[in-house]
Amino acid sequence: MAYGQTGTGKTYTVGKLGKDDAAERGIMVRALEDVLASTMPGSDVVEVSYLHLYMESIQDLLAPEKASIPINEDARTGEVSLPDVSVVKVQDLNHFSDLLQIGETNRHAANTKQNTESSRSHAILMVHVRRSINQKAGDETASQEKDVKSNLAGGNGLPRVRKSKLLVVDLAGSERLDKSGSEGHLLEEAKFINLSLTSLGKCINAQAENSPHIPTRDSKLTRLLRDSFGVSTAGKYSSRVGDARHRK
Ligand SMILES: Nc1ncnc2c1ncn2[C@@H]1O[C@H](COP(=O)(O)OP(=O)(O)OP(=O)(O)O)[C@@H](O)[C@H]1O
Repeated sequence: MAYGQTGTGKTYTVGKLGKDDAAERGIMVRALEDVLASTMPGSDVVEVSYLHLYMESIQDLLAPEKASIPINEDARTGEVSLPDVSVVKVQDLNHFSDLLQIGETNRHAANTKQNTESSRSHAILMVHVRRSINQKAGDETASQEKDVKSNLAGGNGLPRVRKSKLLVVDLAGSERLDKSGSEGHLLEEAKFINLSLTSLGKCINAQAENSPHIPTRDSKLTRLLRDSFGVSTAGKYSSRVGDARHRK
């Protein structure tokens, strides 16, 4: 997550394409470069969604006609999903750069419509990686990860798939309302941004203190990041991001 005051270089650091010079690439492109380098075309699928959250409303940056998108939470697993958001299978890094460019253009257009050059929305890139595990690889994995062994498919012939999710978030700029002198619509925008940043701060603090309750329900931003905080349906920790998860 890139967090900081307006104009401090968050979007530059996270979203720069660096098409002509690899040294200029931002974190999103570099992350995808790493993901693609460690995936295998036959057994792995890499998909991305790119959206932004403006005044507690989610809009698809790859299909901007899709707005006010609802968030779904799986009652059993607590997994967060956005069924209405476009999910695009990434072919290679150039394809991803093109998608990112489309998203940035749409985000910029939305900002311009709001009469501002600065990002008043939180942009969220979701990267989903699915890997089919053959029996042999599965056996090796199972012996390495005994704690999740009971979750593995057992001899029913169904393919096993390991799913991973990476979120890269370019947060809207934080600002001191008393110092910025915002009024009217700009003030309303700033209040929504500060509300979501405050609730994000509360979740991070709760996690840092190993609190049994992470208050992810206070804003859409934290609801979207709910499974990244390792919160299960009971509101308590389950597997953290980065843990291997196995599904039938
Ligand atoms: N490392 C850098 N080198 C050169 N220019 C930079 C660098 N970081 C930021 N800039 C420039 O500074 C300006 C502000 O950067 P950017 O839009 O990334 O800030 P931001 O923190 O995302 O702002 P906001 O929260 O208002 O969206 C842009 O014109 C950007 O090109």
